[in-house]
Amino acid sequence: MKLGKLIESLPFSKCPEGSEQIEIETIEMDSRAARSGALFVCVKGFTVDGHDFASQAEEKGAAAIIAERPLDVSVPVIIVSDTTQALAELSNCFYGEPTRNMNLIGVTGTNGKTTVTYLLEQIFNRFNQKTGIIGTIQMKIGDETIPSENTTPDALLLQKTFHKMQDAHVDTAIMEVSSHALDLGRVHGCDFDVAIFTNLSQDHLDYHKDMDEYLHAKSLLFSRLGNIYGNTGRKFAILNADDKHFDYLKRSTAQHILAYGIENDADIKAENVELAVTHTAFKLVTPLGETEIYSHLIGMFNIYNMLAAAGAAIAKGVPLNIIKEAFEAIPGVDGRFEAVREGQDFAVIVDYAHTPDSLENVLLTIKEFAKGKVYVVVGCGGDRDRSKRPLMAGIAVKHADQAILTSDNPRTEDPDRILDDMAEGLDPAVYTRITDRKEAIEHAVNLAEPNDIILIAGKGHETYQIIGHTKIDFDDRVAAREAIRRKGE
Ligand SMILES: CC(=O)N[C@H]1[C@@H](OP(=O)(O)OP(=O)(O)OC[C@H]2O[C@@H](n3ccc(=O)[nH]c3=O)[C@H](O)[C@@H]2O)O[C@H](CO)[C@@H](O)[C@@H]1O[C@H](C)C(=O)N[C@@H](C)C(=O)N[C@H](CCC(=O)O)C(=O)O
Ligand SMILES: Nc1ncnc2c1ncn2[C@@H]1O[C@H](COP(=O)(O)OP(=O)(O)OP(=O)(O)O)[C@@H](O)[C@H]1O
Ligand SMILES: N[C@H](CCC[C@H](N)C(=O)O)C(=O)O
Ligand SMILES: [Mg+2]
Repeated sequence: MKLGKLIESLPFSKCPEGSEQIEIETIEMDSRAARSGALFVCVKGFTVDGHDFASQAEEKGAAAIIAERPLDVSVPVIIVSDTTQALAELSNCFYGEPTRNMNLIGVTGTNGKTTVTYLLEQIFNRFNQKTGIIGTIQMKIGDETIPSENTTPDALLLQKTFHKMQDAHVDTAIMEVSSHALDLGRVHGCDFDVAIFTNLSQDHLDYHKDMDEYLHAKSLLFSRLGNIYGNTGRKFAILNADDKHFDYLKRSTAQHILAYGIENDADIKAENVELAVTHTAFKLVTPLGETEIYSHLIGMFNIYNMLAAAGAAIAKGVPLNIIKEAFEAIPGVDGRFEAVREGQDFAVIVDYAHTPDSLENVLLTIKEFAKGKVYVVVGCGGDRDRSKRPLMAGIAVKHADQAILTSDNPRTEDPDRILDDMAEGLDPAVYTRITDRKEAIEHAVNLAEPNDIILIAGKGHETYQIIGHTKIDFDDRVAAREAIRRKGE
């Protein structure tokens, strides 16, 4: 694409005289990836400033540069007021506005996003549609999987991925939209057709100043719904009527709303709820009619996830029998309430609960069914919200018979300092502290007797542990399986 054409996507920006005809073959935001024909966009990050790498990009062959200030380089520089926003606009234009004609569903909220996206994948596949997924576990285009670094990638990778999805004839793209992504403009230019809100509780207060700012970031998905290409078809906001932020979110959008809930009045409801250790059953009540659901997903919170997914599917015209089939077929989601079965006479559940609310939900669910003692092995991530640490440890101690506090992903923090934060104010008699996660899991396994349940929380599907800047192989499921085998020897 010609530079002149590409720059038309940036209001009030102009190419330097004579540079309009430069052929742009790729957009890059990392100087190390720059090559001949690249348009390098200098982005100010949290660690370094991309402007400092402009010369390196030039050396690698970049044909032009987008920056917020003049640079000492010999290739054309286009000055904009905000390179992060420009990156989104340029990427969207370069990749042919891929979400304009694609059905795009965005899911936001503190907990349940990944689960809802996998429920929607099942539904739309059964509705004979090809799907794409962007989220925490991975990105997926049909059956092809691509590892993901972020839950919601930066605008460049995002638009590139949508473009690939378009080439692969994806009908419906389903993505998790994190509050970071909304705040940092990563989803700028995405034309969402349906936006789902799961719930809001404490997390990420390292990044957002307070809960109001966190809520505001989440609300951007709804306030911007339908604002991109004008009124191109119906847009729907699927909102949780039982969440205390419902009214705020309802007021934030001018689009159609489908509310779901169990306690409060809603368009999509669950009635006659039956929660069991093996399954969950309820009557799904919708504007299209009613149907009985029998699901393998455990816990009340998963009913909310199913109601949210049902809302989005109904908004897109999926019949109720398909929704029912999908909910009944899905065996579970990787690393979410996943049982480790190695022939042992106690239960081991690996779950991705890494917030106070999700930890409490999952522990209460387990307690409801436990015939023996409940053990929890839990840690908190480093370089993340410090204020959630004592809350999570308090919840672990309150609801489990024995809490074993350990490391999650310490990242660049001292693991013992994270554990100090968790244990603050707790009586040392009520918890065990084992810094090494493998040893902590082994300890719980060795304590367990018949009918006891061990919850290993926080890392779910993750197959690594981040220590410093290094990712080492680590998988809670593998660690548990090995410990169970050793116990049996
Ligand atoms: C805090 C944060 O969001 N950081 C993201 C950010 O990294 P950063 O700001 O540190 O980037 P940087 O290293 O300063 O680099 C700035 C610029 O210089 C460029 N650069 C850098 C070095 C070089 O040699 N040459 C060069 O050009 C970089 O390519 C970049 O364009 O930009 C990176 C590339 O897009 C992201 O991968 C990275 O996410 C990190 C991994 C992260 O942990 N983010 C978390 C906080 C996050 O975003 N989480 C949310 C939600 C989680 C949830 O659902 O609970 C998510 O969506 O993942
Ligand atoms: N609707 C829900 N409400 C509260 N807790 C939930 C809900 N759904 C799932 N959980 C809990 O939260 C954990 C994470 O679920 P999931 O991965 O679906 O959420 P997420 O929003 O994608 O998380 P992340 O922000 O890390 O991407 C689950 O393992 C479970 O313990
Ligand atoms: N997307 C979440 C994942 C947290 C997972 C947990 N294992 C941790 O590392 O804190 C985050 O970046 O806050
Ligand atoms: Mg997720």
